[in-house]
Amino acid sequence: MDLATSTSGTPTQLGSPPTWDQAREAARSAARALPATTRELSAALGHVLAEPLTARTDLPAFDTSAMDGWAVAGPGPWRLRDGRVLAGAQAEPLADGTALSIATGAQLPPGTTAVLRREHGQVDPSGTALSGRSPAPGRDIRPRGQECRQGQSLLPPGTAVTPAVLGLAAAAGHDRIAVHRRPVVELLVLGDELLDSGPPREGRVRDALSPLLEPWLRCGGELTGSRRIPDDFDLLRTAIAGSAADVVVTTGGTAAGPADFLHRVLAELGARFLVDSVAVRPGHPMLLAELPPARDGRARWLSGLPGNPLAAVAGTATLVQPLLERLNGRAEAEPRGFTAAADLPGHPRDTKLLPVELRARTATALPFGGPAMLRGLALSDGLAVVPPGGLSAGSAVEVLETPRPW
Ligand SMILES: Nc1nc2c(c(=O)[nH]1)N[C@H]1C(S)=C(S)[C@@H](COP(=O)(O)OP(=O)(O)OC[C@H]3O[C@@H](n4cnc5c(N)ncnc54)[C@H](O)[C@@H]3O)O[C@H]1N2
Ligand code: MOO
Repeated sequence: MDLATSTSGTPTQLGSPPTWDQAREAARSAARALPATTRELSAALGHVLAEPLTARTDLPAFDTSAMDGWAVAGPGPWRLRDGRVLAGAQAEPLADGTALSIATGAQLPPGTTAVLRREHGQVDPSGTALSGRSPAPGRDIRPRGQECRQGQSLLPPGTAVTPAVLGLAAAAGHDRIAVHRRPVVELLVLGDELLDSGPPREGRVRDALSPLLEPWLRCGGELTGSRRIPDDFDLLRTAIAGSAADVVVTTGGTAAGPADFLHRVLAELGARFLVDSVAVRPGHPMLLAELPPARDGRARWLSGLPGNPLAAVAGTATLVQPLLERLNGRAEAEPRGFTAAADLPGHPRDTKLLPVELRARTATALPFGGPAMLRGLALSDGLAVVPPGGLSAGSAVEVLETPRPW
């Protein structure tokens, strides 16, 4: 969907801006997944599967003891064979009426009918006979293929590679897995008024967005750079034109103030506006544009986030996150549904993104959720998507959970 106010050049404000849903959809459909590549498991965390994860083996790969005790063949009492079988070892077949000491995870000797747990058996003083209540056949055995069969698909493409996925891939016999290339992201923070340390002074404020957005962007891409750009048309144009990133994210400079150059720079570079202002509070000046391709032909995008900190977060959740998820090849997640614990205040015409606390599937608005504030966000579990007019207590509400690094 092209919500552009013009296909290139200076955007002209035509009619009302897109709704929040339209803007998110435009960001989702702006790109396709980046190409697949194979990576060592140790380098695959945070990527997304480009192919199904297929079992290279039955799991368990062999009949296994689920307990420490004895592998037994047939009903007891049993003749106790010398020795034992530990995890990682193999033993000779077990004759009917005999037992062999076995450890959890050890491969069962052929002929085993059940495992007798250590606490359920007694060895006679001679050490040659074992007694105890006969376990039902199959008891405390993890049979070969219980979890999966070789060749079976365990996870679909589009699955995010979490620590659990890495563990499963290793258990299923993989050394490398096929994942999508992650988008390269660069953050450009605009504003001559920003300080890098200490409290605000002399009309200047601390840069709150580099510390906030850098780790967030790292969750969705390879953040190669984060730079402060002075409020200067040429410097901004050079920084954007020269960026090798797939996605350039800027903060500040989206409005029409005396030092807000972003629209003019994008127009001059021949960018195509996909979204230019959204009917959402905070963050309505947020934008998404397709930049001219890189020298090697790669497509490139730029998302302009408003400078007010919560507005920048709203823009990240609305435009940047969906775009990065698409480039990463991630399957679209089901919306996270909650119930409003109390009334959630809305804007008369626009969607409102409201920091909320989540408890027992309910969402409660937090104070200090103004566009220039971060106090509510820092206490929150996510941003509630409140439609125009607000929601009354008990209504269903979608909540965007902000990503957390591992
Ligand atoms: N005449 C109008 N003025 C403004 C409008 C409007 O519609 N008409 N919209 C307002 C809204 S809403 C927003 S949001 C801001 C967007 O402004 P910009 O994206 O151009 O951002 P700046 O002007 O550069 O900064 C706004 C504000 O945020 C502070 N800021 C910027 N960067 C940071 C940072 N890294 N860390 C902390 N704070 C930051 C900056 O100091 C300003 O206070 O425009 C409104 N104006
Ligand atoms: O869109 Mo602005 O963030 O409300 O101040």
